[in-house]
Amino acid sequence: MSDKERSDNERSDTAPTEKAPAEQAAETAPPAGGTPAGKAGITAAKAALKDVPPEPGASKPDPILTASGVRRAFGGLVAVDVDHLEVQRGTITALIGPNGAGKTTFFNLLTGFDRPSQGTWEFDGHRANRMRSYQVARAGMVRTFQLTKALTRMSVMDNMLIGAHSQIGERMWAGLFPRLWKRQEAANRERALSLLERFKLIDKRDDYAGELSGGQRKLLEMARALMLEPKMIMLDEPMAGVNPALKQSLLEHIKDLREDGMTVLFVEHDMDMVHEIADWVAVMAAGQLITEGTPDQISADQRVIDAYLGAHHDAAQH
Ligand SMILES: Nc1ncnc2c1ncn2[C@@H]1O[C@H](COP(=O)(O)OP(=O)(O)OP(=O)(O)O)[C@@H](O)[C@H]1O
Repeated sequence: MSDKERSDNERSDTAPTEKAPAEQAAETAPPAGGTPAGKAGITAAKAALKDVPPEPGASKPDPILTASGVRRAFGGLVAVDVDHLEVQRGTITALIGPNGAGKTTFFNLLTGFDRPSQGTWEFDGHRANRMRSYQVARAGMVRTFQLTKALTRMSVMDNMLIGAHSQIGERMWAGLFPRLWKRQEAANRERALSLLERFKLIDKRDDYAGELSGGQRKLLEMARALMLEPKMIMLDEPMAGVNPALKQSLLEHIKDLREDGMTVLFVEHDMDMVHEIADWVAVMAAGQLITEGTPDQISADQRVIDAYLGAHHDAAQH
């Protein structure tokens, strides 16, 4: 293992407690997102956002996610206070903002890993703000997690299979319907193999996940999330700890998700990456959504520059 890989490996174990949100996933069919697959995906995404004004809370023609009045306070600190946000179906949307802006807390709320002080949101036509994390995943909104220590001690393949399992009731189902269960397991295994192939991790399937480099871990995190066949995938800092050589490959994988008809929402500090892949950018500062727009509109927005400067953040240079 190279020094670079070793240092990459040392990064990712500080993740929030992993509770692999899950649902049973068996089919290998592409995800249902309602958007055209192939190159048409990017064209459709750009066209859908063409007339959307660069203002916070702007309406979108076909939002897959709509959140309203979402607030989360920790004691006296209001970490999230988002009036309105719509995420357009089939797009890659970046959520940016200086450190402590509330991005991760907002992700945790939307995906049922934290409870809001108030607020409602709908995902793909379903009221989701009262759902638990596994129900959110089952509805099709899945987030990636950094690999925890426990998962690094499991093989790459086992990580994938865990990604497909329901958090509740799986023992009961296995006992009641053993044949059905076996068929499900075989389908999960097949799907896992095809995803590992796609993410170029197939040769690593029997290795411990902890032996992967930082970039390979990111690929595994993404592949695991895809076991659930999401309509929307949420990526928290997908480029953190990834060496430059793997960055490009990760970017291509994320673009492929859109081409497959999925919606992508990702938190990222790397503005070059945001420029390269995002169709739309939502900006948070001090818990609030301060503006939205295309990457070009956002880079030129004085509110964004002020927010980063106010937080003494070097991203203002981009
Ligand atoms: N469990 C918690 N208890 C108390 N305060 C919290 C908790 N989680 C987050 N916070 C606070 O809420 C605010 C928003 O944090 P959050 O991690 O969501 O920001 P962020 O935009 O994701 O930041 P970063 O880019 O640094 O990851 C911060 O002030 C943070 O200290």
